[in-house]
Amino acid sequence: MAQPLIESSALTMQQGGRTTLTAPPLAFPSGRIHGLIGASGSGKTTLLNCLGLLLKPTQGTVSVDGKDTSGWREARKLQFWRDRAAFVFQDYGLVPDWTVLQNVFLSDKKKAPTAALAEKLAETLRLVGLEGRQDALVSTLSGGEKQRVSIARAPIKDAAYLFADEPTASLDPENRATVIRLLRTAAERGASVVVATHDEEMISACDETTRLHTPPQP
Ligand SMILES: Nc1ncnc2c1ncn2[C@@H]1O[C@H](COP(=O)(O)OP(=O)(O)OP(=O)(O)O)[C@@H](O)[C@H]1O
Repeated sequence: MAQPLIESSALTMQQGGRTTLTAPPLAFPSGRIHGLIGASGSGKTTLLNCLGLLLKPTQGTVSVDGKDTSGWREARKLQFWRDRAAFVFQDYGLVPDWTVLQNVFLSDKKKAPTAALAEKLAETLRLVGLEGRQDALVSTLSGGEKQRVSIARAPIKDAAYLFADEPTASLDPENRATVIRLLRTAAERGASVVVATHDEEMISACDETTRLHTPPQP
């Protein structure tokens, strides 16, 4: 398969009778960390949602691997979310009454993972500093720990696209460095990594950045 690539034409989003996003044409190639920066309310999360096919822009198109996604039905998008994408979002997207392992493995099945996967899970939990916590319920974790569970999913899924919304917010310096390192590892594996962030350290770890500007309101 060709290298993962997301491209967007000039995008506009209208929500609640307001323009919530105007973005120039952009490309998010494999192997790069692309930062979306700008003031609060400038549309970073909205753009991330459009690129991850969670929101359909009012104007403009998003292409994945050279294919225009405008006409994709839910089943096709589900396939993209399941097979190609990983999301590290502020609300974590975790199942609170599943364990850490179930959330990372994305399964509540009692079936044990294969030996190779079990080894990868253990290594990933070690990388995110959650070794020994695999049986803890996610509802019992701190905000920063939940953040790290959500980021541990990306290498397990071997996601081609990683969308992260403020992945280093609410983390202490050590965990912030861990998360930045994990994002870099994902990019080095060939993923296209897109990060919405205000964090200076995260911004300086990006290969390129796009600054969004709050759309003028009528
Ligand atoms: N569903 C919605 N309906 C109406 N307005 C919305 C909706 N979602 C977001 N907005 C508005 O769109 C604008 C852009 O929001 P967005 O969350 O994308 O900004 P952001 O740059 O990520 O902000 P922050 O840095 O504070 O997270 C904001 O003014 C927000 O209030």
